[in-house]
Amino acid sequence: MSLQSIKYSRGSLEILDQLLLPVQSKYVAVRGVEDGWKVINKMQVRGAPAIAIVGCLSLAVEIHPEEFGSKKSLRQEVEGKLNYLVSARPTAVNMKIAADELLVLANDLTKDETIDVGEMKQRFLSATEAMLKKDIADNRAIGAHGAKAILQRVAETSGAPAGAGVRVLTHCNTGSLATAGYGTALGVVRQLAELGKLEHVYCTETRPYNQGARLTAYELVHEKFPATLVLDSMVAALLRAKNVAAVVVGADRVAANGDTANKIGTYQIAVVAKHHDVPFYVAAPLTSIDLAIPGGDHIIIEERPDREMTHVGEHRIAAPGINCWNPAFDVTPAALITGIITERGVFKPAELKEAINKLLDS
Ligand SMILES: CSC[C@@H](O)[C@@H](O)C(=O)COP(=O)(O)O
Repeated sequence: MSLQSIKYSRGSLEILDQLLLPVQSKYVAVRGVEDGWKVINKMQVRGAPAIAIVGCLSLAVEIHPEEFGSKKSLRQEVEGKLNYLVSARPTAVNMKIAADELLVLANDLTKDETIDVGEMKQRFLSATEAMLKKDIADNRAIGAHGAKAILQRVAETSGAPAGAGVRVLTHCNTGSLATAGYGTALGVVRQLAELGKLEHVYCTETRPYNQGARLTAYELVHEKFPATLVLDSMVAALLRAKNVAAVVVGADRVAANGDTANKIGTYQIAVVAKHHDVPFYVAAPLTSIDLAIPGGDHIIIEERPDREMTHVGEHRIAAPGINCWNPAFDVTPAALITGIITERGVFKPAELKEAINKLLDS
């Protein structure tokens, strides 16, 4: 069974505290929007899809016991609290897209004269809860599309015998812990394993917060996949030495031209992959794609506290007094990306905008 980062039943939400992993596996209760904002901001829960799901479910647990005098007051509360949740972390777009969709729903339900405030609340709760199932289904589809694309590319470009397994590299954590389950880039790895085609997966440590060493490694060991941890500074040497067939990473926000914000270090892996002619894939649900911005320059990059760089846990590793620059994400230019793997197929960055608009129209 894969790890469960989010436990929800109507009126109750718990998250696996990712600050304590892998040493301690402990769930913490999220009793409403204030708790939701805090666990996202402190990174007790992280990963773009999980941020959006926990944010929205924190609103669901908050409004569940409340009585609303009118549909208008429910709508007002929903709008204010969604805006607040969006402010918890700025780079991942999933929470903003979820908030916009829920607000459209709240507006439609307010106008619908056939339903009362009780029915409006029920429908709103159901829509929020549907995110959990949809995310897992989307991730499974991403896994299937991504594994197929990687295997096809290997068959076309290498002399490897048909049916041979592949070695892949991933960065940060994009697995069950970062989503409702299965994972995005790690879902592709999972699918390769399910097909019997995963020869080996390498995961980076992912400094400074160590999502790779703490969380991805934890998931890979849990799944008993053939896996090896490398430091971020080893990627060039790894690609030179270990016959890696593809890099697959997640995304926090993909701009309309395919430029992709993801965990700091992703950009330099893409540069190194280009140099070694290793295909570089971004795996992301449509809820991570922001067609409203033309390119990566428009993405706000979150800067995190110096302490994440200067300390490991309580232990200081950097010289006291040194200045730090700690951007949590970087933007990989579209030109370095071979394909963007979504639940609806794999797209070249240049095709992305048109393909998604077509999907949305149909
Ligand atoms: C499916 S998770 C995709 C991204 O959110 C992931 O690659 C990432 O960069 C996570 O950053 P984090 O700072 O841990 O939230």
